[in-house]
Amino acid sequence: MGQCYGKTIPTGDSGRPTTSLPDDRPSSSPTNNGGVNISSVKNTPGRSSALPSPNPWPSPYPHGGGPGGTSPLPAGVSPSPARSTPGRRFFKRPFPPPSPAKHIKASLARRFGYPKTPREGPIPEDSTTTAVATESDHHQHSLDKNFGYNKNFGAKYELGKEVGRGHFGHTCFAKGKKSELKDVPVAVKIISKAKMTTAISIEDVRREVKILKALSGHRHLVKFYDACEDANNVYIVMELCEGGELLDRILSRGGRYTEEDAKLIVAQILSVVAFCHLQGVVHRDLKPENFLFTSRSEEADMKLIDFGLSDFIRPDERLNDIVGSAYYVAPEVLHRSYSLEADIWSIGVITYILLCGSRPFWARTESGIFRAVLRADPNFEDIPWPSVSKEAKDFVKRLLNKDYRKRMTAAQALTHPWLRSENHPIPLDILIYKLVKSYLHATPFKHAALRALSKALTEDELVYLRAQFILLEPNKDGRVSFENFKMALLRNATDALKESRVPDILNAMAPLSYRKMEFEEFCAAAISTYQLEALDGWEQIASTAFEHFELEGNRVISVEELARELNLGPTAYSILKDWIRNDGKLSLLGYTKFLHGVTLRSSNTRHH
Ligand SMILES: Nc1ncnc2c1ncn2[C@@H]1O[C@H](COP(=O)(O)OP(=O)(O)OP(=O)(O)O)[C@@H](O)[C@H]1O
Ligand SMILES: [Ca+2]
Ligand SMILES: [Ca+2]
Repeated sequence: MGQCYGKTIPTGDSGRPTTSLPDDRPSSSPTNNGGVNISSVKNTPGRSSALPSPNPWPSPYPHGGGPGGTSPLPAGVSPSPARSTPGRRFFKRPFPPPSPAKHIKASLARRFGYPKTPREGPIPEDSTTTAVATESDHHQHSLDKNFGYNKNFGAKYELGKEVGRGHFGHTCFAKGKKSELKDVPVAVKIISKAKMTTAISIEDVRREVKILKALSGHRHLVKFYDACEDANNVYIVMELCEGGELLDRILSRGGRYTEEDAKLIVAQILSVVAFCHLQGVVHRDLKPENFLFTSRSEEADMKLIDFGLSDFIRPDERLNDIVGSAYYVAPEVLHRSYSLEADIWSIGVITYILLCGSRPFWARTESGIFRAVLRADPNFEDIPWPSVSKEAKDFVKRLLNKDYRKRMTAAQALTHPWLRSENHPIPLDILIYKLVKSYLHATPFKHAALRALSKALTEDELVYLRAQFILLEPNKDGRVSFENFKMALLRNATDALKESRVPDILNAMAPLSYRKMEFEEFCAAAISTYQLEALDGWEQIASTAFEHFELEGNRVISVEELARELNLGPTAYSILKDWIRNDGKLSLLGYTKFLHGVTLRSSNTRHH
């Protein structure tokens, strides 16, 4: 019953030919999906039952790729945004590329080889994949579709009308019949077991429920109530959000928010994403369709939903399966080596859209979008950017940095000057743990280099570090030890934390059991050189830091020793030679390179 979403948005006739927000719902999904669920594998039920909808543009494809339908999409590829957008689009032109989904598969395969991860396995969903479907039909009999959830859905809830639909399920209004939920209106996401044709797709549903359950409780995350199942479906019972999707609000405002209003939205997004990240959960599908308002009120809280593509991630782990939605996907996801920072990129895309009403990376085809994501710099020159504050622009640029190591984290972003005026709590940042951990294992020479750097920090960076230090609840002597790091993590812990093995990071911080850290040393320990390098003022910071380093830290060092410091072999000597001055000490260049750590070949940033 998604027709309530089929509102018509007037098409303004200004701006660039390219964009103006969302036109990207799959044809079968009237309420959903701003962007392609790239190869978001899993079962794709939403497609099968194409809902009739007032589609203003001719679709290159017949509606409905469901059983018996035809679809040009290769198996495993969800419907693409290009196909049509019922009612919702306000593009000036039709948007009918040839099966763009094929492009991703083909071009990705060409570049990186075919996906190896099972998550990208084929999804039997239409006639083009009959062979696969038949095969997996046999397979299905051996699949255990028992989730161990409550079997009494019918007795506990009274199902009402549909409120939304996506690729993987549809969501209905319902009412509790018993106990605490008696007469409470709830939302139920119904995922059909018939669409779970592989062990992987079953595991995906299991994980979605597990993650939602574990994270439930944050103010900006949809509250989980219950999971049920019967022979046909899995039912995820959750808090009902009656205010609609963020995407709808953006559209109803003509595609743009004032800076002040955008700040309120972005701060809520960052707050919940920082929380997920601290728990070791990467969402992987952040987009305006996956944020819902609790009520129609302008001031309503926003809630993150849809953990269908989310995963647990260990602190040093890199993921490689390509999932997400094309417009929001980070470059390193396309390169198949990514972590939490991919979510931050998506938030950058959302913020860009809020501030200007256009997508930062746009093309007619999916491969075009990916090319833009990988190579193009977003436009910050055209209207309305000249009238957007420089803080806002800086904010977006620091989320849309193509180098994930240079991006702000969610917690950092909340302390960025653009958002700082807002009165929101700053969450604990897992990045601090990672950085302090590597500091504890670094050499004395590296410590000296970082200490000098910490003395050159500007007030902007210190705001963040001070907030993080306070979250560690320093002892009366103003210092923190291992206990402080441990307790701060435990104060924030949910069940997800166990799964994501984030606490393992504490084991590596053992050296801190025997000593304490003052704020000054904490700053040196919790600096990311990469992030500082992304600042406009980096050169100034580096030269100030170098002055400090000259006074206390720089010393005569041989090429061999420097190579050892950086874990490099003799082949690096010729390069390192240039970092050392005539007096045998590091030059300014050498100092900044040493801080950066060497990535002579980028190979060590990627491991699968
Ligand atoms: N708690 C809720 N309250 C109200 N509506 C909801 C709720 N959860 C989901 N919906 C509606 O149902 C739609 C589909 O839900 P969801 O995004 O979880 O499904 P999906 O099949 O995983 O989607 P996608 O195709 O984006 O992967 C949402 O976009 C929203 O409109
Ligand atoms: Ca969704
Ligand atoms: Ca989903």
